[in-house]
Amino acid sequence: MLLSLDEATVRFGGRAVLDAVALDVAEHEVVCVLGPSGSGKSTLLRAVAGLQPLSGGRVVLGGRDQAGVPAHRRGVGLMFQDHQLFPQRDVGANVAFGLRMHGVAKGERDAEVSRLLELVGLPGAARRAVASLSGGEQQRVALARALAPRPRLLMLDEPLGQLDRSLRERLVVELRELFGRLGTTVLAVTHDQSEAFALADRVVVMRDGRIAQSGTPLEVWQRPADAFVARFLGFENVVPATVAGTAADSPWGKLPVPDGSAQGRRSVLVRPAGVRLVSADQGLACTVTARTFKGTHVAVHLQPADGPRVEAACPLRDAPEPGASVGVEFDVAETVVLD
Ligand SMILES: Nc1ncnc2c1ncn2[C@@H]1O[C@H](COP(=O)(O)OP(=O)(O)OP(=O)(O)O)[C@@H](O)[C@H]1O
Repeated sequence: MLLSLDEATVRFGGRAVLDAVALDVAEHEVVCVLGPSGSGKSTLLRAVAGLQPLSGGRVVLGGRDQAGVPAHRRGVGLMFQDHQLFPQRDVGANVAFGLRMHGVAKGERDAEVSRLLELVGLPGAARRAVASLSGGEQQRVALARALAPRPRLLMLDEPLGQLDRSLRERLVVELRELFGRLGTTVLAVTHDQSEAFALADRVVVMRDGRIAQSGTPLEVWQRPADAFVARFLGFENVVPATVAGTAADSPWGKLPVPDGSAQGRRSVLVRPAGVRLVSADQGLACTVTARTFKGTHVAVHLQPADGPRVEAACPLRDAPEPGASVGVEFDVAETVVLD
């Protein structure tokens, strides 16, 4: 393991903001830590970087306990949300900053800066003023600067936070390619799920200073560990239910659940794609309360006579109008009993 956190704990005024966290990051792995505001993501990064002392536990980097090792000797690169470029220096001087700190000679530095700028898609930009760059370009310069000293671990804190959506979606694909090509080991934190899912080999979901779930994007998406993770991922259709065999008693009536599901009192998730609209005299009677256009489909919000709302994903052409009465059936293939 390149990085291991072992019972890593940070307390502020008695409150554990990082609560006995265990986390391993393998060489060349890209791990994204995801969680709501205040869940401890930045504190986790700061603890690994050596900017935040631990109240307990250990940070082990490359097999060595980092207790007492100052930030600048840990060999980690950090890139923060507000990318803090030096505004009075040009692009090249910004990228060269870490190299100068490491005493790299000028000729070698210039060559390295050119190579890095090429790598992040800004060839020949070394003499440009930082202020003349767009937000996305500044982000790339910040990335080049973080990569320059060749950190064994690159840590990103909301790396694309300030950028608009379409630029973020493009940059995230570029970053993933770049990290794959360079074999960079990355620990990133974000509160944006789509960013985490697009970037990561592994996603770690945090809640209140603890890890709620860790897995590949597919695993986490298909099997959220619990109702918190499911809701955090944006799934609305989560209800308490009592599971017996392959059926669950829920506020929406009897739901079919997969064979082998955990039994007893649980939370059940039905993905919107598994909510089928049928004629009003079949299934669970609902009224359409709203429709939201989602690009590839329409999210249809449904209110049963009794119980919480249901969200269905409908093809664009046959989404019913608000006010319509419909029946709802639940597809077992999109239903998950949460542990
Ligand atoms: N130096 C500090 N002193 C006291 N409390 C702190 C300190 N730093 C962080 N906290 C608290 O620790 C909790 C976790 O903060 P942290 O910044 O790690 O969360 P986060 O998940 O990164 O949140 P965000 O997504 O909003 O950046 C918060 O409740 C925060 O107020």
